[in-house]
Amino acid sequence: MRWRLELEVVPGDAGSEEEPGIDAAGTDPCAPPGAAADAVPGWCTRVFTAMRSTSRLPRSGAAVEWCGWRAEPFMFGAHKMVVLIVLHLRADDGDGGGMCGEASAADAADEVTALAGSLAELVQGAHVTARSRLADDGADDALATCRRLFVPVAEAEARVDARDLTAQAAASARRDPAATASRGGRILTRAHVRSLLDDGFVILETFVPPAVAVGAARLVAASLSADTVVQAGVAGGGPVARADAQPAGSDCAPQSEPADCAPQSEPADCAPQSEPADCAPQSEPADCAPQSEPADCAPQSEPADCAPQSEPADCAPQSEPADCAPQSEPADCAPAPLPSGDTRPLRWRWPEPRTARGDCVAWVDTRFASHVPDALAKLPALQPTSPLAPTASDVDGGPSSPPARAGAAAPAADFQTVPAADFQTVLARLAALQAELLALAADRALVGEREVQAAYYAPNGCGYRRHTDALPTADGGGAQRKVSAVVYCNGGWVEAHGGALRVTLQDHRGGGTVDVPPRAGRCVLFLSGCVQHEVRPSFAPRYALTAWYW
Ligand SMILES: O=C(O)CCC(=O)C(=O)O
Ligand SMILES: [Fe+2]
Repeated sequence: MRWRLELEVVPGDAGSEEEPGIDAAGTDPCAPPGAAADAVPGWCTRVFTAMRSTSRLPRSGAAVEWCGWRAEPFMFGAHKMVVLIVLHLRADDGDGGGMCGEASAADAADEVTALAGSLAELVQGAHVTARSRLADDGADDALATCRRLFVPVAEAEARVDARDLTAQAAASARRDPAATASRGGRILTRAHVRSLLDDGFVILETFVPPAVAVGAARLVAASLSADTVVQAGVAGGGPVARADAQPAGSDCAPQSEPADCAPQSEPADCAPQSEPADCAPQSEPADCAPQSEPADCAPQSEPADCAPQSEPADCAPQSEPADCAPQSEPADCAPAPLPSGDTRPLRWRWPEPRTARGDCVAWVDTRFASHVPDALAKLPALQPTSPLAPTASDVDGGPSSPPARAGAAAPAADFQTVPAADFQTVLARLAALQAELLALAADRALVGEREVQAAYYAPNGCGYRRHTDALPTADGGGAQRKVSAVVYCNGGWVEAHGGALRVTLQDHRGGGTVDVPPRAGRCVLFLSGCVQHEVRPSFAPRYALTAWYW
């Protein structure tokens, strides 16, 4: 039997003070160029490397797959790491199978925790934050596993028809003020539910009116700009003189489209890019999931489920066939790194190695986001008009906004108030969607948590490599993402802007891909553990609000 663990590891003195990844020139080879030293902490690599030299736990006998790790914000600009692990326990381990090996899984989890704790200088503390048994029968069929999060399709459809869904959704909405505030009526139809459960994903065409989505993006853009203003030392209420401020939004500023990031140079289906071997941080359990091959690439040998035997990088990208050769990402094919520090209203950050994803993100709801109400309250006082900000003419049908260019002069000091209402409407709809999903969920499969992130891609040809948002699981399993909902906030989007969400279809649908342009108001809803997706290189400012539910 297999158990999935998430182990949260907090840096010790040596981990936080000395950056092992930093060379004499002061650059961390794992960090984006110019990134603050703590953006992608070198100590994570050291900890992960040290831990993965243990492939079998001595007491429990469990074999350990070290799938990867991601950095998450911790405090004062520092990061903790979350290590993803799959434990293989013999079926007859522990309590005779009666408790599905719960006791031995707990023992093995303790052993893993102790292993992290033994790296005394680097690690201050570690604990397991999520533990779930991976379905034995669903090992090769992630969709079948994830589908069990919900009642069977026929029953789900019946619930959509019946007052049942409304009543249950209303009941859970009552416990969630954000959902109660949602306007715009029911979200999920029978057809939506069927396609979510049959295909793993569904497109909700008008999740919010396009003008609302664009309004939400204006607030996000303003936040990016405000971050810059605050960084420049002019935080505080009231209009802000911008004479000495950096160009608006420059931290995540649109950059010139580097020639080799032009759409033509991007091989259609060979997006995975080379990753320095020692920069193995993997943002998502995704990299551990079996992947169906991109259509244009010859089959690669992919370790099924990151088998422990795969060495050395467990889940490192496999070598590519010649005509799908990995490309090293051009140095300037990424937004400029964000400054570190805790003073920025929405705490934009660069969360991942630039080879995996090129967006700037900020938590905006629920987890990690207790600062958000305060940040939103500050924002109206910090609104420079910004080249990043979508304008009214971006709303559906309006002329498309040209991608911003490098070196575009910052607009003259000109502050305006961007109301938070549209942004709050999108959050409320995401809360209402959660209430409907809860009404369709199988017993105890969803615990009613969510987190919401704002993401911004500069118009520089960056995207997000193919991944899934979680490992497939069908049960409660702690704080693990189960359903993803991405709401796009980009008015006037045209094909030349790129930036489509490329969804890999399930095997029974042929395993091809579907490209979904990120048009304002559209939402893509999918099962986090089984739908592979990527963001194609984007050549216009691209905004989205993404909710994860579990
Ligand atoms: O923005 C998108 O289209 C998808 C983003 C995504 O895949 C993620 O944040 O995990
Ligand atoms: Fe994703």
